[in-house]
Amino acid sequence: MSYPVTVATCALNQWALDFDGNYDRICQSIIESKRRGATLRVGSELEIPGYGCYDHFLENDTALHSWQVLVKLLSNKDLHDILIDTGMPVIHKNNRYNCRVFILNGKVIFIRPKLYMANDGNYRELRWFRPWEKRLQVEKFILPKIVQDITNQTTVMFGDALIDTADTCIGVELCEELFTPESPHIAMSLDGAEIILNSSGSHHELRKLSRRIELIREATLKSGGVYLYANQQGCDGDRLYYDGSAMVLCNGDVLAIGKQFSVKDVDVVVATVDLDDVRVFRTSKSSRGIQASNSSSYPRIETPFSLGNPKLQNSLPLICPTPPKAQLGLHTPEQEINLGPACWLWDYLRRSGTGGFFLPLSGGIDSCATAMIVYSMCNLVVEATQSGDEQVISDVRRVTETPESENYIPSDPRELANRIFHTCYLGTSNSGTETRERAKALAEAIGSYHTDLNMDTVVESILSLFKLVTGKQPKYQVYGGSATENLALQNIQARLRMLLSYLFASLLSWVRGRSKSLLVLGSANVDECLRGYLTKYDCSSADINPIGGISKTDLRSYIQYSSKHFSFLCLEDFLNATPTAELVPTTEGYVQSDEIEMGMTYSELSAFGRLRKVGMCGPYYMFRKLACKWGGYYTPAEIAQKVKRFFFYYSINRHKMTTITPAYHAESYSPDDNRFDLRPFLYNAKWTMQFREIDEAVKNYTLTDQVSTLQPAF
Ligand SMILES: Nc1ncnc2c1ncn2[C@@H]1O[C@H](COP(=O)(O)OP(=O)(O)OC[C@H]2O[C@@H]([n+]3cccc(C(=O)O)c3)[C@H](O)[C@@H]2O)[C@@H](O)[C@H]1O
Ligand SMILES: Nc1ncnc2c1ncn2[C@@H]1O[C@H](COP(=O)(O)OP(=O)(O)OP(=O)(O)O)[C@@H](O)[C@H]1O
Ligand SMILES: NC(=O)CC[C@H](N)C(=O)O
Repeated sequence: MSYPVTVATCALNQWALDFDGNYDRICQSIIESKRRGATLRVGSELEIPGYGCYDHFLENDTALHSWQVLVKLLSNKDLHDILIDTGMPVIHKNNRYNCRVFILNGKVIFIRPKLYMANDGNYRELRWFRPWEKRLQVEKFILPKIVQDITNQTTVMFGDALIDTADTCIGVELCEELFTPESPHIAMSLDGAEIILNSSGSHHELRKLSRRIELIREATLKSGGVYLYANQQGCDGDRLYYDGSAMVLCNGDVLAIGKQFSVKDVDVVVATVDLDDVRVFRTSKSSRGIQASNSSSYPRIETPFSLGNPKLQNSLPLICPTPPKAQLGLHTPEQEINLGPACWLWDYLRRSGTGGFFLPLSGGIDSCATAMIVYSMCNLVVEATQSGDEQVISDVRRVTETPESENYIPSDPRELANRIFHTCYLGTSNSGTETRERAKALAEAIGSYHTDLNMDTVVESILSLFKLVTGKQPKYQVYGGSATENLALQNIQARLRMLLSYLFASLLSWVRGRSKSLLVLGSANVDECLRGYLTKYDCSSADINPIGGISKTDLRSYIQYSSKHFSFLCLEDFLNATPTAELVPTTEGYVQSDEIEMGMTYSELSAFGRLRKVGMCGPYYMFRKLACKWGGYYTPAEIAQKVKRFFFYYSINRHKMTTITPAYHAESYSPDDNRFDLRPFLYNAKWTMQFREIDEAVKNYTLTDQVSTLQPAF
């Protein structure tokens, strides 16, 4: 029989290398945990320096400053009487490890290095850390002098062990370790660990949270036990958004879960658990018992501290009869698009020291989605200021350059948008009135500071200069010009938009009597980047892009969702319009259209994108997969042609990904060349051997060369 235990886990908005800010947020979370009765508090992975320090982990400075922060945590008496699990890099025997450091009442009690590193996609932990390979072994670690001086300890145990308190047993499973086939929670649970702590640095991807929950549910359904999941939250200086969702589970049930998206800096999730539930769950399973009696024994770190609270013994039924199952509140992908990039933008804005955003607003879906995300950000910020969040209030005043003395607290998202969000329609003679009107209507709906201009004179003066120097005048194709002339004429307009955007972004605040410049927002989506259907260094070259990791299909669904969610009727017009660049004159016989020009639909592009990156397919395997998937609709020869066309355009345009604007990472098939999808950018676009193999394969498909009218599955 044990006393009820109140545990706390948290999501902290850490910022890489912001040691002072990170310390403050850690302290706040511990004090909040104590206030709510917790005796155990777990924080996110590498929370002291911040998860996203990347190559700064190679600097000794990062380890040194982490120890200095730990010394401050150890010396702070307000943080006593609670077992604290915090995270930092630790160098042991000249190897750097990604560690959990346990502290209690001013002493270090144990250091647990990570066993299995995250090293795929955005993760490169093996570049900075070594995995601890000595399973179920510990060694003595000599504490740095600054720690020895305040704790009067010389050494502490370091390695793969469990912590025995006076009333229970605790084990650590560090982020990626949960995702491995041989997750440590299995051996630890069999050896009696009743509470498993998982500290994560896990970023958002559309549709990903449910995977985490499923894994933890399954872990605790099979092994029983209490599972505390902590995660970082927010943008810590990169394209990633860490999506919080700290949670507590017991025997397969979610007892409590924090917000996935929030502009709050510190989110503490607390639950009171009955360890007897774990004991009953485990002892009632005979097969588990047989495995447990044969399991290997972990070294134990002993502490006389008790987690249980005798005062709760009699009130437990009142506190958690069986603890109430939290509403999971899982978001749809459309809600994730609405909230994730919005929180990321807010962190980026307040941390960059700039005064707002500038967006070239075309009247098309993509820049409309970017605008709606900024509007969603304004809604989140207003919600937080109205609930009295001091941090958000002070950030808003700084960003808007409003003196403290004015006591500005935004109460209307449109009013806030008008202060910080600037949209601009940059028209030419090729622009249609519909796009111009749509841009204006949207700006009105969201309250942005909107400018509408015509830049024909600038385009013409550039062309006059060209004519003066070369004596030649390029013509559009519809007027008899060549494809080369046609492209050059389009690209002048596209690039001038970028130039004007940066000019307005640096001076619009000044025009309005303020001084800070604005961040230029981009709106190139993941599919057009993949196909290279954009002009290098045009408006795709912005400072940051909230939708660069999102597919056109998801963006359309997002606009559909927003039109209902925000009750903006004007968004319907965006959905009904044909996507067009409006870079060439419209004539009776010709209207520029994205999908026709690209030679493929946006849905096809998403399918190619997923198979290329997630399915790890080169041209030949992509053809084979699609021949199965689309076989009933297209002939093998048509599929072959589509695959070859995709790879041709992908490879001739790959160079554009080397300079693409940093975008919010949202999609597992992102082609971002800078961090996520490392590839050559000078290809032989003929793919001779690969395409030959596809052609050979097409011949073998002749017997099944039947098509139906079924829609292909994307
Ligand atoms: N392998 C390589 N490595 C490095 N650079 C390479 C390169 N191959 C070409 N280049 C260079 O890349 C440049 C050509 O690329 P770029 O200037 O982008 O021009 P480009 O890709 O030729 O044309 C832009 C395309 O985007 C389309 N588009 C559609 C809708 C909207 C917009 C818009 O902007 O609003 C644009 C437009 O219709 C056209 O098909 C040249 O300077 C060329 O020298
Ligand atoms: N007339 C315009 N006024 C302002 N910005 C424009 C205009 N045309 C294009 N842009 C900017 O250039 C970007 C790329 O233009 P493009 O025509 O390729 O649009 P897109 O990527 O399909 O996006 P959208 O759906 O917003 O038109 C747009 O997202 C927008 O930011
Ligand atoms: N930091 C980590 O270990 C994270 C890896 C893990 N696969 C995740 O995305 O959550």
